[in-house]
Amino acid sequence: MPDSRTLTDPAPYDALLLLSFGGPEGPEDVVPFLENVTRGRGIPKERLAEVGKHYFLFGGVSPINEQNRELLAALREDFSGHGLDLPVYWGNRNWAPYLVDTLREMASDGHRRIAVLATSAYAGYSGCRQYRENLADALATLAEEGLPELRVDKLRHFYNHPGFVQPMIDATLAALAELPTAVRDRAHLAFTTHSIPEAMAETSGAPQDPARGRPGGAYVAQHLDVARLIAAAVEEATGVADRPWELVYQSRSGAPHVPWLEPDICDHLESLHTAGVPAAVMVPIGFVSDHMEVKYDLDTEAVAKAAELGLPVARAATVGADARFAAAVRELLLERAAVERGLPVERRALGGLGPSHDVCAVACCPNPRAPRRAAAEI
Ligand SMILES: CC1=C(CCC(=O)O)c2cc3nc(cc4[nH]c(cc5[nH]c(cc1n2)c(C)c5CCC(=O)O)c(CCC(=O)O)c4C)C(CCC(=O)O)=C3C
Ligand SMILES: [Fe+2]
Repeated sequence: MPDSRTLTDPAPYDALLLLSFGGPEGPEDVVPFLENVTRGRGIPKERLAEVGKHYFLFGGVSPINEQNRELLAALREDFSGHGLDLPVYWGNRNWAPYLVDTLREMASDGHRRIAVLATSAYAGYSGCRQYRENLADALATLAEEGLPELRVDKLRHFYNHPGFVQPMIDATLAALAELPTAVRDRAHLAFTTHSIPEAMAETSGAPQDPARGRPGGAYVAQHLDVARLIAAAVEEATGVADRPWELVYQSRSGAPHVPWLEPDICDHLESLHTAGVPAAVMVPIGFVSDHMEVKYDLDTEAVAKAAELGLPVARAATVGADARFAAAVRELLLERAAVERGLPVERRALGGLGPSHDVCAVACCPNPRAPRRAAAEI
């Protein structure tokens, strides 16, 4: 069976769309950005004011857009270096360049069949269906404007792709090396991801996916699989056997009476300290780049908590624009192109859950509020 690393034909696709979250680029953008993010979501006003402060602390600029520009550049470099002549566009859910504007530009540039990479690695409403709802809305707008019809295919979740996992292994080892030698071998690994409502976690993934039937659904099962992979690779590289690790959460929002995934990273650091653990490495496996959730919630808040406790911590870098990740995106695109052409192809995935499905089912990662139209599903 051909390995997707050796493929070069992008047909039937004529373009790739990098689809991301977006973030403010100056103080005057912060409030309108937060309004875009939270429209119709019942986030308490106090939480919004609090999150606004995080952005103002950084001059009202989220690092996420610059990181996506770097990823775009890495993708273009990887594609041209591998003889793949395919234009790459970028559009966001919550800030300029807005998805609908990018799709309009793609349509007027003559593109009709578009592969989409969403910068969300795992299953779940926020990382999967919500992007497909945004795609459906944008396509409906273009149809109203009388533009030619586009077909969009979302590439499979990449959380267990070697090109995503390997850079995180290296980053974890690099972070461990930052800790004082006296405590390094006894440091715990704290894998972090975005907390989501428990109900959203339970229904994450496809109904036929065995991971969905587990406690916490596919969202938690997929993160645990990645955490296990990294912990095993770190054990092998450092020779430290059975180093403890935990999966913990960050960036909770929503009303306090609604249960979200726990424990929070700050509470976790406190428990580690109380239990006599001498150091920890925070590994943000839930995020693709060092955006605001990482810069504020980990590098500012959790680091301050650790300092208060006197607990040495280090934070592993996210994958960002790593060349191995750019190569993984190319592989995922060419793999899917082969599938669409009816060709057998190897689908690379590490860990125990196997490669994610290509096309989401109608019941995949349901909207917790009300069903809405979504693109790229059966
Ligand atoms: C699973 C997940 C990811 C990871 C996967 C992925 O990467 O996509 C993620 C990423 C991100 N979340 C981000 C920002 C925000 N998320 C919010 C709110 C929420 N996130 C949620 C989930 C997730 N979010 C949920 C369930 C909510 C509650 C409201 C709702 O149901 O939608 C809010 C509202 C205020 C607040 O309460 O925090 C903000 C400002 C940014 C941009 C950061 C920057 O600017 O650099 C990024 C990349
Ligand atoms: Fe979020």
